[in-house]
Amino acid sequence: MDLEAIPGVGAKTAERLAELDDPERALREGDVAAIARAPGISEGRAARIARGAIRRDHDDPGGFLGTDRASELYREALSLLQARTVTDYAARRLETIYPSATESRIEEVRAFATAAMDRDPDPAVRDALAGVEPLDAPGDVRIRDRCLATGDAETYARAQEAIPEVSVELVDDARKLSELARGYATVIALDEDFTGVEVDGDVRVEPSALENPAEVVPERVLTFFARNRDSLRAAATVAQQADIEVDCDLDALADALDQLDDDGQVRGDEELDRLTTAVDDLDAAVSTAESVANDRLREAIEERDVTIEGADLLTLVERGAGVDSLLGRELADEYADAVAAARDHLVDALQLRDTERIARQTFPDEPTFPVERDESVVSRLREELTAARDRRATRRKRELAGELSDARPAAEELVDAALDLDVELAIARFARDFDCTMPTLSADPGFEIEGGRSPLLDVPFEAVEPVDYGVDGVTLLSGVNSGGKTSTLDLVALMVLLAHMGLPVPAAEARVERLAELHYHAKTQGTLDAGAFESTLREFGGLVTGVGDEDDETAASARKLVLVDELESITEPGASAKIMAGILEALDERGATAVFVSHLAREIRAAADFDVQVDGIQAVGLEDGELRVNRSPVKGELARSTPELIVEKLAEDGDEQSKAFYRRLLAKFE
Ligand SMILES: Nc1ncnc2c1ncn2[C@@H]1O[C@H](COP(=O)(O)OP(=O)(O)OP(=O)(O)O)[C@@H](O)[C@H]1O
Repeated sequence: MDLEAIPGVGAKTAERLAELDDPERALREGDVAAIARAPGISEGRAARIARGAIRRDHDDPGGFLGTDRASELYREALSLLQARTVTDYAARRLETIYPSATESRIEEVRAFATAAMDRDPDPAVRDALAGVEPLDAPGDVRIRDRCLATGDAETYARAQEAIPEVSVELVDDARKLSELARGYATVIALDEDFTGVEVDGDVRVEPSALENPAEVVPERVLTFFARNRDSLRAAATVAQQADIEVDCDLDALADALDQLDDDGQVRGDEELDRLTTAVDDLDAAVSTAESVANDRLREAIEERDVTIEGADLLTLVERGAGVDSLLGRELADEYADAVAAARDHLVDALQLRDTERIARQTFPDEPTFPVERDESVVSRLREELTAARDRRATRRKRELAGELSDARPAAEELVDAALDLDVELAIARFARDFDCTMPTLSADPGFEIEGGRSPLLDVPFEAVEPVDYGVDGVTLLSGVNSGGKTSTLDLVALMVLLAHMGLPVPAAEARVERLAELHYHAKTQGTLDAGAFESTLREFGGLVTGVGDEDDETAASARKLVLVDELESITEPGASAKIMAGILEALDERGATAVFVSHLAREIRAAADFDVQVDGIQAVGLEDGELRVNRSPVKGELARSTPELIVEKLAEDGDEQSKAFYRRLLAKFE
């Protein structure tokens, strides 16, 4: 795969991505977490790269988000979804879902989201997901008791590549091989030529070793499973709870994981435990055995009256014999009993089997007092036990690694399935929390929303009133102060963004025109200075000339939705009404769909040379000094302003004289 072909990936980034284990997979699957593991690639950048790879696959020119406000709303929509994930992975993965103009991309996500909406966001699955993390392939395993040996430069390079955990040594003769055998517990010679070479030590000739790395370094697969044990167990629980189909024998996996401890050592093997404990407890057991013998002997001596003939005593003294000879002569049986007890203790305490014969030699047959261990026997015993322990550990490691290495792809799939489920469940929760439906995307111009409820409002979602609104063509949206004009634009933009992301929308029903770009201009804070005003006008100039190209071939790609909030605030009211009228005329000529929120609808309509559609968010009355508003814009109705409503209310109350005054005022509004 040519990484530089991905939009936004240059030579340097391509080099960094190439350092990943499997960059193609990560990019193909939009695995943002894996991409972010490349050196110097942040998560934000990884998400952009993943989106770039998707765009390339779908021939998507990008650029749907035409303005800052459009981008801001996209991020807000994404945050609503991300807040419903459990794993970081799923949150990052969601960032690969972006608004696109390309049908194949939208359809891809729609299919995924439609299936996701059928998922049951079960709290038990959610809890289990908390423990699932992407699998970590440990790259830091170093094995120092084994080495590979070859006389061939090419095999040397292949060996370094295939089994980086052990060192690879170049050897050209038996002498070199035997030197290696002195430094390493095991040497694996890779060349057939070494067959039959007589060398001391554990030297094996295994020309096919590179094809079976798990046999050379069972630690590789064991460390992988040990490090990822928690995540694998959690993923297995997710699969069971959510009843998802995985090609993995979950019971066998659980059994195998139970046999591993945190650092990849085999546990739960009785024989290995016995040998390990014997090595660890050897010194202590020998000391106790010594005490057993001495205590017995001391007791026996204390209890005995030793009678010795004077002549015998003389002979012994003349021969220079010590008290030991006396012991041998007088207390031979007691000594034998004491030593037998010590030997039994040692054998029993350490549960010795194969090494019992050696262990029994730890205490000498010749009587001495106090009884003392033979250090050279203890050392031999230690060596034998250590070697037996290591042999057992290696054998069990190989066996377990053999079982597990076949299970690795299934285990990886299991975790992937759990993590992907988290993405699906986030979409399912989003759809449930905000009463969503799948929108219709069509070539018909404009949009039509029924019962749309924005989750981005500053009121709890339950309190959001549903909005019906449809626009086809160029429209002015008027309305009372704080009636919900900006909120309506936000709602339309959100529907358009979610629909083009391939996701469900918070509405009872929605149809959206398939667009190439969304241009949403937020309200400007205050009048602009001359420079800023000029650049804003230029921006609109560029926008207007780029909309709805009449050329058939480019018409679809030029479809833009233009949403503008109170552009009048950029300059003085008279001028801005004229400017807005001009922009609307140009957009109308190009067959664009646009919604302009404005308090100057009347003035703009008067200045425009075509019949501008004006919709209104109406107040339905005043209640305790508060406006009651119909949040759904009424088509073709210029909304009455708040002052007009108040004057109207005053014109109906009070005495005749004041009523007459307010009626006069009211007439001015018509
Ligand atoms: N559909 C709705 N359901 C419930 N509350 C809403 C809805 N739409 C708007 N509101 C409430 O009305 C407030 C004002 O809305 P918004 O800012 O959109 O009005 P506006 O007409 O743009 O105001 P302005 O005249 O100041 O520009 C919102 O902050 C929100 O609390």
